[in-house]
Amino acid sequence: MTQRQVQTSLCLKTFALSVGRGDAVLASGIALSVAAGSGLILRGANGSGKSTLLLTLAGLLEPLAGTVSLEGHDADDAPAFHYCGHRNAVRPRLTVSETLAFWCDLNGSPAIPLAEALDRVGLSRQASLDAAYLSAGQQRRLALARLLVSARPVWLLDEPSSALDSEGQGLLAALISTHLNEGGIAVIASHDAIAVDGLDVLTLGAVT
Ligand SMILES: Nc1ncnc2c1ncn2[C@@H]1O[C@H](COP(=O)(O)OP(=O)(O)OP(=O)(O)O)[C@@H](O)[C@H]1O
Repeated sequence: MTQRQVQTSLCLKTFALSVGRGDAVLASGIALSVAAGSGLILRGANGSGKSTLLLTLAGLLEPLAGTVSLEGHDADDAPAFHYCGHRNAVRPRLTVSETLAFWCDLNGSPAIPLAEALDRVGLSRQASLDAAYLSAGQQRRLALARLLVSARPVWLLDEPSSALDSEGQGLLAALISTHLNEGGIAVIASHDAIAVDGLDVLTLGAVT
């Protein structure tokens, strides 16, 4: 799938999902249905389980109960999920371009040229700079560029606006809007406002 091909049958669903760490349940009875072209924002206090839910949706943590499925996607097809965590996964000794090339090689499904991805996140001028010298917000932009160079329909984003300035937050909103308009799905954990129309909201309860 390229980013410009819409898979209208795609739907991320959970059934009676419980998530947690070890035996500790953080959220239970989660019934999600996020269709192609739709986004969901996860809200909740620190420690309420937003990251844990994202990791479970990504298949990186096992559900404590219930199921996660991506209807309309054949498991034999290319991977469907992009997980973008708290950390930027930036190697200091690689240049910005080399970093993106690495992720493109690893994740496959080239979508747009590296230079175009850097342009879209406002890092064209830093292409040859070692990633170590990027500011915190620039490192976040580089992490977001990974979403663009390899096309995957489901974006799972953990605090994607962290360290972004107001222009960067607008740019992030534009990236998400474009992804949804092209038939993608996004689930976003954030304490910030994400200026994308029509996002559903799921608020997780605080741990007591
Ligand atoms: N590896 C782990 N082992 C045990 N407990 C963990 C582990 N990782 C996280 N937790 C705990 O799980 C709970 C939920 O953490 P999680 O990161 O999902 O919350 P969050 O809602 O994303 O929080 P924040 O808003 O601070 O990012 C926290 O109490 C945390 O301490």
